[in-house]
Amino acid sequence: MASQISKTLLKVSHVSSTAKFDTARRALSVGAALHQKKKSLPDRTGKNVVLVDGVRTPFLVSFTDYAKMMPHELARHSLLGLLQKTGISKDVIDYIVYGTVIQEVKTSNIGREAALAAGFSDKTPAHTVTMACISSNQAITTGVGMIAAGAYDVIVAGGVEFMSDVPIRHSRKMRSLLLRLNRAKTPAQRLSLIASIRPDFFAPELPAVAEFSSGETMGHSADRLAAAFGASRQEQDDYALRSHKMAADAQSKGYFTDLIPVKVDGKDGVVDKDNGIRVSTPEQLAKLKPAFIKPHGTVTAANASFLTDGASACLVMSEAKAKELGLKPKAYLRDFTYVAQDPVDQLLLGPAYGIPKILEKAGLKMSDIDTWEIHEAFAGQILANLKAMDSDWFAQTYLGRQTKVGAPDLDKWNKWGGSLSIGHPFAATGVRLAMHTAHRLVREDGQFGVISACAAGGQGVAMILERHPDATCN
Ligand SMILES: CC(=O)SCCNC(=O)CCNC(=O)[C@H](O)C(C)(C)COP(=O)(O)OP(=O)(O)OC[C@H]1O[C@@H](n2cnc3c(N)ncnc32)[C@H](O)[C@@H]1OP(=O)(O)O
Repeated sequence: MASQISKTLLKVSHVSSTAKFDTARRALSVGAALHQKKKSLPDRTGKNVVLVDGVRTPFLVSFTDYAKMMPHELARHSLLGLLQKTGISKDVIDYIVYGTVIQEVKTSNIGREAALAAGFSDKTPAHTVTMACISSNQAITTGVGMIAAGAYDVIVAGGVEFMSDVPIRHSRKMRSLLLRLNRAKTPAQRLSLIASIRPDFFAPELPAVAEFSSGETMGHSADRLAAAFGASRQEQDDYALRSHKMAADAQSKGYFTDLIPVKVDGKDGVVDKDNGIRVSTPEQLAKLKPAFIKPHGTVTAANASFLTDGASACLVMSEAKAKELGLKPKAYLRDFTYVAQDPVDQLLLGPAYGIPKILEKAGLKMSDIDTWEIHEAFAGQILANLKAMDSDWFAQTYLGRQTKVGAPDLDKWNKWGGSLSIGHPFAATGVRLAMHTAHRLVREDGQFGVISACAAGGQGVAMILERHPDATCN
């Protein structure tokens, strides 16, 4: 299937010839076998920052088993799961950084609330970051920065998203009236305000998965992006099916060792599996109606990531500290970069900007990369990014490069599925990408892994992880 997809994508990405691709692929597999001979990347921080380990709750389709929880409870599970998996004491943790996108108003600093709920000392500081779908990447790199600055040694970075319950507000008119009512000094003033209420005051404001500056939903933007890069409906469906097949395969082989079981109050047993992985047929996929641009769009419920609940957490520290604590790290966090571009026409092109930039910064070639873990917001968005990376025109027009960086080898790309199939609890995805990278590097005997993701606001991240000599895939 992977090679079928490779061929499809080859066709759409205008790579000059299949023969050229096959040669490149042969060269890549030789490269992977020789990974230990590749030069290690230099440490940029003076601290050799390592990813010790990480966990995530199973990612569940929203409105399923987690529906009655609160987001900080899910985050609490990820913190407790991390402590249990690593055997580290709470007292050793200097600082907690957590990502979240759609905030529960009562727990806006969700990192702190989750830590208190998990029984951390009230002396352990915690803050919350938000950078849309790359919020837990931001949590990780914030931790790297704190360690590099010498401020702290041991950081927990994570993220949580809970789409089963999002803040729904009164209309602006109603909010204004309620606030003025609160300040009214006399019964007459109150009565006059109440008399001003009109039926339209009761229309609620629902949060949308949409871009504030353009008002466009992510799905609508993905549909336009797919059209702009000529990614057909069939290619998008093929890619989505690949994602589900790869995830189902990895799940059945027990590769998702970052999963921690969650006991949900009032339910028998524990939740221990992602529940959005669904291998269907091309015929079933072809029948689905467009979800955003109707009736001619190509993005459907099956080739889009679905609304998901989930949390993740990982342990980041200096290599020396890990050694002191007797821990066996999984990977070095070698390098990272953030990119930002036009949030209207290039909203979801983060990887096409981030990947060339991080490779150049690290002095690595596409062929040096053994695993790719790239966030799948939409199949059409992935196809557009692959095409952009394989286009001289895109490189010259937008990247200031003479030539394209080229398309990554799809045999090394999201081999355990991705956000389309595993799910995408926005702020929790970054840690999943990091742990899949670390574990795949061991299973696939690789050295370097690249993570990249797009995010609302037209931003993106790219990171390079290098397998640690002590790494295991458990
Ligand atoms: C940077 C970023 O990451 S941006 C990305 C941010 N994320 C988003 O924007 C989320 C995008 N996704 C969504 O908003 C929603 O998942 C939507 C709108 C696409 C779909 O929502 P819903 O319509 O509620 O999906 P639902 O699960 O009901 O599926 C619709 C239909 O497709 C079918 N379907 C969904 N997935 C599959 C699949 N893999 N195979 C076959 N059929 C499927 C369902 O069975 C259902 O069929 P039915 O109507 O006969 O029951």
